[in-house]
Amino acid sequence: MLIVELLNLLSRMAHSGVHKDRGELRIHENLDELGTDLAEYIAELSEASVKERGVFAIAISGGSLIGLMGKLCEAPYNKTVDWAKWYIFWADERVVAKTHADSNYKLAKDGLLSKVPVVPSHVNSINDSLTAEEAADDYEFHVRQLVKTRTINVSDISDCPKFDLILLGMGSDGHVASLFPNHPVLDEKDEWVTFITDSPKSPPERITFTLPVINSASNVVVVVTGESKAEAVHLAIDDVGADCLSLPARLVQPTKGKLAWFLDKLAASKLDGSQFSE
Ligand SMILES: O=C(O)[C@H](O)[C@@H](O)[C@H](O)[C@H](O)COP(=O)(O)O
Repeated sequence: MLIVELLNLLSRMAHSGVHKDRGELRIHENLDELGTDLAEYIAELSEASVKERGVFAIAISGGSLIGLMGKLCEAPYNKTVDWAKWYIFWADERVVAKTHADSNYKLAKDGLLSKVPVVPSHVNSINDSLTAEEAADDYEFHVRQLVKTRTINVSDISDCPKFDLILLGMGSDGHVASLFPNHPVLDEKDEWVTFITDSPKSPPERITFTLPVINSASNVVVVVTGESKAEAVHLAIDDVGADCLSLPARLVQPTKGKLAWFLDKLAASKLDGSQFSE
């Protein structure tokens, strides 16, 4: 690595550290730097997974996350990532047609997947001709088939899928995927994929990975930007007492895998810095 690149990297990472029990914090000056670091992080996980398992099983969400992954479509990653080995899944999806502006599949396809040489048959989107309940069952069945063949790895301690990477955004209410605060699906222990019809964020019908699946992943990355989410970031990461223990983002706690938070400095502005070390 050139000295200049190394210095740039060090200055970008200057505010990062490891929280005593909430994973790695990577705090960035601005969205451009966050995007650069995120692309590099994903590319490295992809390379390690392809080397170890021959494939990279990645689940993504919707929202601003997809735009922040944009640098993966640019040099060097568009040419260096082994796109043919990627198997893409959705941690959550809105129950709308794939052509609808609200579709997480459409968002990812337009913003990312159509710009890199992924294999169309490796793009595991949700069946948009079914009801929410049917779509959740259908997606879980599909994931089960791919766990059987180990395209998706399996947890060492349960029968849960062990995705190589699950990428999540977070709402200002602390929701992740389509797991919203105080919703009964937060208690789901058996299903891998479930559905809701009362999402507080539009559209109301969604399907989502459950917490056992998210927490069985090898790597979980939560990407959060903007001042409006600073309070939720504080509640999700800092030691704030029992009240916040049920905040969905706080319930993201991989059992054996690695958790990393990619934040911009606005989202990180209410964090209690004393709880992590550089
Ligand atoms: O389908 C969805 O709505 C998402 O998967 C959802 O979990 C999203 O990631 C967060 O709401 C953050 O979205 P923003 O980054 O756009 O705020």
